[in-house]
Order: sequence, then C-alpha cells, then structure tokens
Amino acid sequence: MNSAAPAVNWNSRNTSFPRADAWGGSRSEMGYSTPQRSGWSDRASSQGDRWNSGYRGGRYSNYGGRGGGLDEFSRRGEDGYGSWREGLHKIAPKNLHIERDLFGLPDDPDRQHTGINFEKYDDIPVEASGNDVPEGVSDFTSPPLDSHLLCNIELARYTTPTPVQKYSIPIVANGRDLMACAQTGSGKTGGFLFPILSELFKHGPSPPPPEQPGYTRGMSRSRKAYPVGLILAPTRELASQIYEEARKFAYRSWVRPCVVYGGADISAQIRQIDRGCDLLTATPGRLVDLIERGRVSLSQTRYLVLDEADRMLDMGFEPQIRRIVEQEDMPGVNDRQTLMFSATFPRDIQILARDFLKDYVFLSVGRVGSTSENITQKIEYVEEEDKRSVLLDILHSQPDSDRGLTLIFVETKRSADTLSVYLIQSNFPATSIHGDRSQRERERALDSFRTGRTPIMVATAVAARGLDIPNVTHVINYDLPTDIDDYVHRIGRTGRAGNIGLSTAFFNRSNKGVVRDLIELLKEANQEIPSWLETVAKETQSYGSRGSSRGGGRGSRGGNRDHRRFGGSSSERGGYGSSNEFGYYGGGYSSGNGGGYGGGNYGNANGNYKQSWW
Ligand SMILES: Nc1ncnc2c1ncn2[C@@H]1O[C@H](COP(=O)(O)OP(=O)(O)OP(=O)(O)O)[C@@H](O)[C@H]1O
Repeated sequence: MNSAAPAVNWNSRNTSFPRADAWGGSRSEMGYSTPQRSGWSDRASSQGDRWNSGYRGGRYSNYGGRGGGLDEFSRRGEDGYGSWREGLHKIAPKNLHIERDLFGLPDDPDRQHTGINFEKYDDIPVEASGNDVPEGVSDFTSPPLDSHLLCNIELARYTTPTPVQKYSIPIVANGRDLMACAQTGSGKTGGFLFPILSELFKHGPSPPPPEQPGYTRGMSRSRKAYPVGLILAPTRELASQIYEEARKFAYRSWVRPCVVYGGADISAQIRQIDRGCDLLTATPGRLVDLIERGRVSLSQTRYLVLDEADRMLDMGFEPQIRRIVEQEDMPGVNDRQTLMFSATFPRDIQILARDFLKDYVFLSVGRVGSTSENITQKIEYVEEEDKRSVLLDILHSQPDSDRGLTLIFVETKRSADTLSVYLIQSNFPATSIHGDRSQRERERALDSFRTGRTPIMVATAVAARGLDIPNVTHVINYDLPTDIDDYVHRIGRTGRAGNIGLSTAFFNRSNKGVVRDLIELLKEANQEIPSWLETVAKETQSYGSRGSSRGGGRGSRGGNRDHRRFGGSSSERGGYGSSNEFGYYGGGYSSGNGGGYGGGNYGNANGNYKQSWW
C-alpha cells in the first residue's frame, strides 16, 4: 500500500469552527412525490394538480418540515444529521422513522437486493495502471473506512465491497485521483461515495471561506453554499438517485447532501442548499445557473466526481463542465481530488481527464466497456415494419407470474410516445420517458414504472445511464443505438448487483454499423451469436472507412483503455503534452485471469452521432 500523504491539505483537522454552510433545518423541500394510485397509464390521470401543488412527502422527504427553531432542531439531530464540533464528529441519535425511509425493510420489493451472482464479481479481472497503485481491500473494515460509515453500510445491508469499491476506497484514502471503469450495476456509486464520505467523516468540514470573514451562522441574506464535495451527473434522474444514495450513507453524520438539476423549481433548490450543502450532486447547467446567482461557491471543494462523464460530453456539457472546473473558484487540480466513473471510457473523455486529473490511477474492472455476464443477450432479426408485432409477441409470451419490469429503448422521443400509446391501446400497461416530457412527467413516469403500476416503460437514451431500478428483468432494444457504448449502458439497466437479467435487441440491416462491435461484446460476455449476425458482419464491407464523429468503433476510437499506457496517434491524443508526460506509467497491477484489451481497427459505419434523439 502506498503510504504517500494525501495530496489534499486538510488544514481543518482538529479545529473547531462553524461550518461554512450549516444553517440547520429540515429537509422537506426537494420532495419526491408519492406515487399516485390511479390506473396504469401515468398519462391518463387527471390528478395533475396534485403534482403542481407543491405536494411533497412520501418516502423520500417527509421528515423535518418544521417552520421554526430549525437550528435547535438540527442541533438535536432530529433531522438525521449530526455536526462537527471542536474537532470532533458528533453523530446524531438514531431516528427510526428516517432510517426506515432511507434504508427500507429487508424484504422491500422496491429496493435492489443482491442477486445470486454477487460473489461472481470477484472473478472479474481487475487492472490498474498508474504510479504506486494502492492495493485493494477485501472487506468493509475500519480502517481504512470511518467507523460511522460502516454503520450506514450495514444498515444498507451491504456485506462485501464490489470490486470497484475494493480498489477505490484505498486509492481515494491515499489522496489519489482516479478514473474508474466498471461494468453496469457493479456499485460505482458506492465506489465514489464511500471513500469520500469516509474522509469527510474523519476530517470534518473545510474552514470558513476567506471571503466571508464576518460570517455569522444564521445570516439570512446572500447565503452561499460551499460544498466540500461536488458530483456532476448528466441527467436529472441520475443526479436524484446519487443524492438518495448520499443521504443513506451520510445518515447521522455532519455531511448534508444536496441535489440541484434543471427543469425543477430553482427556488426550492436554493432553499434546500441554504439549509446546508456539503456534498452537492448537480447537473452541469443548473449548477452554472446557481453559481451565476451567487448561491454556490466551489472554493472549498476538495472532491470532484464526474459520473458518466462520457455521457456529459455527448450531451454537449463540456463548456459548462470546463467552466465549473476551470473558470470558477474551484481549487486547482493539485488542491482537490478528482474522480471519474463510467462503464465506458471513449477517447474524448480521456482527453478531458488530462486536464482535470493529476497522476491518476486508471482502474478497470473487467474489460472496459464490456457487459455483465449476468445479462443474457438475445439478438433477433426484425425488419422495421415487423417490430411492433414481434414486440407484442414477446410481451404476450412473458408469463404473468413474471412480475419483472420491462424497459424498451427507442431512438427518438416521438417513437417513445407513439410506441407507448400503441402498447396502451394493445392493453399493456406502459408509460414513457424522454427529454421532451416535463420534469414532473418524467418523475411520474419513472415512479409509475419503479412501483410496477406501469411495468413497461418506453424510453429514449435519457434512461440509459446509471438508473438503478430494482426488478428490471428485461431490456428490449426496439431500436439499436448507433454507438455500442450506448448499448452497453442500456442493457445494464438489468442484471444489476449480481441479479440476472434478459436483453433482447431487434436488429436489421440498418444496424449493420454496430455489427462488429456487437459481436465482439457478445463474445466477451460468452453469449450466443446467431449465425446470421456473423453473415451480416462478413457482408458488411469497409469497416473503418466511415468512422463516426466520435472517432469510429471501439478500436479506432482509441478509448476504453488507459490512454497514457496505450498511447495513440498524435491526432488522437489531441495535443497531449510530451510523450514523457503520457508515457507508460509503471507500478500498475492486474489480478484475476487477465483479459487484455480487444478492439480492432474499424470504424462505425453508422456513426452519425447526434444529440437530438434523446
Ligand atoms: N457492496 C455492495 N453490496 C450489495 N449491493 C451493492 C453494493 N454496492 C452497490 N450495491 C447495489 O448495487 C446496485 C448497483 O449499484 P450502482 O447503481 O452504484 O451501479 P453502477 O456501477 O453505478 O451502475 P451503472 O453503470 O449502471 O451506473 C445498487 O442497487 C446498489 O445499491
């Protein structure tokens, strides 16, 4: 284990000072709505008012909510938050109501439970490159984790760390930056939350910001939040989900998680951050808005996480991300720790890493961009005009006893709407989610799907990343994406946390651009490859002759591997510094049965990568 001192200077240790942003108070604002008990079509309901009337509550947010004496309320820890006083972490008393709300009961169907293949994660080869890579841990223990975090991990009923968690915990504890790539559903969220929260629990908050020398707790005007940790995520739903996880693991601690995202009432979000904001999860656009309004400062940020960073670039967020990281008041790369997580790491994101990370460890659990063997992948040849009837056949053949949820991906918002209406007309309980629906409609659709009231959801790529919905047993790619990484994330909505899942993809000749990548993926995951698919692959000529705007297929995109180690053409490197800077870093390790990096030198013939579809 590397014993190097953390790069972050925790000059706040063992001191006593007021938190920069601890205003005390309840947490009832950023409410998530309680499910409606109407029919199965979330659209058909006439209860829209209820969703617009500030109705809050339900399992996510119904504690707190008191009008006065908030500080006192907070001090007593009744809101589930502790404090940091005189250099010591004061853990709040237990609150069974909050505990039930956060962690559920052992057999709650709406919670993700680990599946029969959870232990098999340990068989996945892990590879790490970089200087002096710390060794992984094998259990949740203190040290290296803070003992209070262990209590919360136990409440979440996690018994063993997943591979990405095993390695991220010591890497972050040693003050290192990290680019981590692990298969969908294998616990990346804990991979960044555990080590960050653990360090925050041990070391306490940052000192009050220098620009507020006369800072007084309880000031009512010009309140500004100074989060110590910032997590950027591409979509509102993913940001909310990360926030819910952060709330679990921060329970009873001094750390107050917050979430902000576009499409929702900004005043409610401002009220929420006014009450304390130590670990902020945000979508980039809304965060820029709050910075511009002077409500958030990043001057005290010690931890920066970019979750699904490649998706954020695809969505055109690079200018906002660069502004947040480079042009506002966030500490520079040497004065913070930066972590990037995804299941796929195409080349362009690794170029961004050059600017945002320092001497980082590149960690890959399994081959980067691979799919979990817990997902059985079927590829069906279906012509465009036959898709609807084949879909109905599949849905009819799913036994009633199968209480699982089915997620159907289509390429356009319009087809999400038309297909869901078609399914409803065909007597299937369906809803849809896509970028043209309002935030309220999106939340309602997701909730109706999650709770099983509409066990079928038609979605665009907006639902492809990160969403952790228990009991999704079948993912259908009604339309295949043009980028294989998107396929990886989409099917990853099933087969999570060691559970098994089924994926069906409709393939026809319009999808031949992904055929080689698809075959490669299927092979890696030990899946059956239909002979007709191999025939299409053989027929498809001139791979690589029409690369996508993102650089073509898996191989030629040059991503999905540690760029420093494998180099790439100078144009691929996009002006990287000297070869010394990005030469091979020694000291890496690999465990498990090896694997190596695949990927040929071919492009994606269908590679017109567009952002407007989702
Ligand atoms: N150590 C653990 N033990 C048991 N369950 C875990 C553990 N870590 C995470 N989980 C559960 O596994 C599920 C998947 O975790 P998570 O959402 O973090 O996956 P992910 O790797 O981020 O997936 P994706 O790539 O799709 O974003 C969650 O329901 C989470 O609660």
